[in-house]
Amino acid sequence: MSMGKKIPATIVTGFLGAGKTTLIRNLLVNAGGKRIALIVNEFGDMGFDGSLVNGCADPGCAAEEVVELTNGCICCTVADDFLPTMEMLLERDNPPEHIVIETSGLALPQPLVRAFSWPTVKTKVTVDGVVTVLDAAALAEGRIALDEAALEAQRAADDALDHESPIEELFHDQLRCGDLIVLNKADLVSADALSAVEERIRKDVREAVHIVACEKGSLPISVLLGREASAEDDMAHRHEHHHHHHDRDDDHDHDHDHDHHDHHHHDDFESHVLSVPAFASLQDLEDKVLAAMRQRGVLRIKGAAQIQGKAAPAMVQAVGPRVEAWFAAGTQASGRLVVIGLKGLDLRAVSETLGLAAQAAE
Ligand SMILES: Nc1nc2c(ncn2[C@@H]2O[C@H](COP(=O)(O)OP(=O)(O)OP(=O)(O)O)[C@@H](O)[C@H]2O)c(=O)[nH]1
Repeated sequence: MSMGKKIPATIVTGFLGAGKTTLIRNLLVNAGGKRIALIVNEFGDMGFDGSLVNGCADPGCAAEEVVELTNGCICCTVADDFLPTMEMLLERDNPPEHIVIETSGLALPQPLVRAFSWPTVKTKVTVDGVVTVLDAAALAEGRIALDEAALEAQRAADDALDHESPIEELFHDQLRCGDLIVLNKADLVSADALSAVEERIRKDVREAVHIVACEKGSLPISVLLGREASAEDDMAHRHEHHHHHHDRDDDHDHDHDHDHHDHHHHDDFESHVLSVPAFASLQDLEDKVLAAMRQRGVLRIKGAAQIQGKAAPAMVQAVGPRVEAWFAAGTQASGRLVVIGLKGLDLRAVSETLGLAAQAAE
């Protein structure tokens, strides 16, 4: 690294299942020899995304190093997990040319951006840009409701939904912090629906922030990296929608986040790792996972499962009404599914739907 030149860091944020991991894999494969370090932060007990990227079979994959933060949400573990990881990367003889950080789909990006003001990091790294990945198909279906009336109707109709549902707040905060907004899954929506989604979110993004549409996170590296936003110096424009759990004057106070370990939005979510028995077929797995997704409070299911009579485990990914399952030859069998959802989700129903005897919460 030449003296004085800070290493750019790109933060990839976005709601559960929006396509962050897919976008990052694409970026790493197309990195053109650039040395990129990847830091992943997974909500839940299972570092699934880390293993997905680690297991990237593509010879073009440029991930120099994948570091997984396992102690939970970045904003709660800035001091004991995130900062030491950054320092470790920076102290290497051959530091990375770019750092990519994937936040958990339930984390606010703002506290992470603020952590870049930490003295040992600030002089060496700058936030090149926050890339906010959105699920265009989910938005087109109004799944993350921006329409107040529809939202109220939905809440009124569903006792399980807390009046203070954190999802929309989280979503607005992720939009507000973005230097580039990616409308992913464009293949699943019509051009008209895509324009309508863009129109709806435009008012929530900062001025001059680009909104781009793509499929499978496939964007040129020149669009994703090198935005030179210096986001850490621009917190005033990235205010959290609901910052009420914090003091108001903490924008320049980097101690703040590492002192606060509670009252973040992700407290309103929970995740469980379930050990599942072998499924009869890929279809059986898909059907059961889809049924589990329909249970109260469930937002995302992913993992690997055994299929009777097959050596290769099946990977499964579920977001909203879409479930994908496929055989992953050469991977270790695991038979574990991560279920993520709103606090108070019906784990018993989920377990039963997946063919398990009701399992204790982890
Ligand atoms: N049809 C379609 N599916 C996509 C696209 N991008 C991603 N997916 C699928 O959406 C699912 C979620 O993608 P991920 O990249 O794991 O999403 P993520 O944002 O990392 O999700 P979390 O792990 O919940 O944080 C996977 O099944 C992907 O294959 C896309 O552009 N089109």
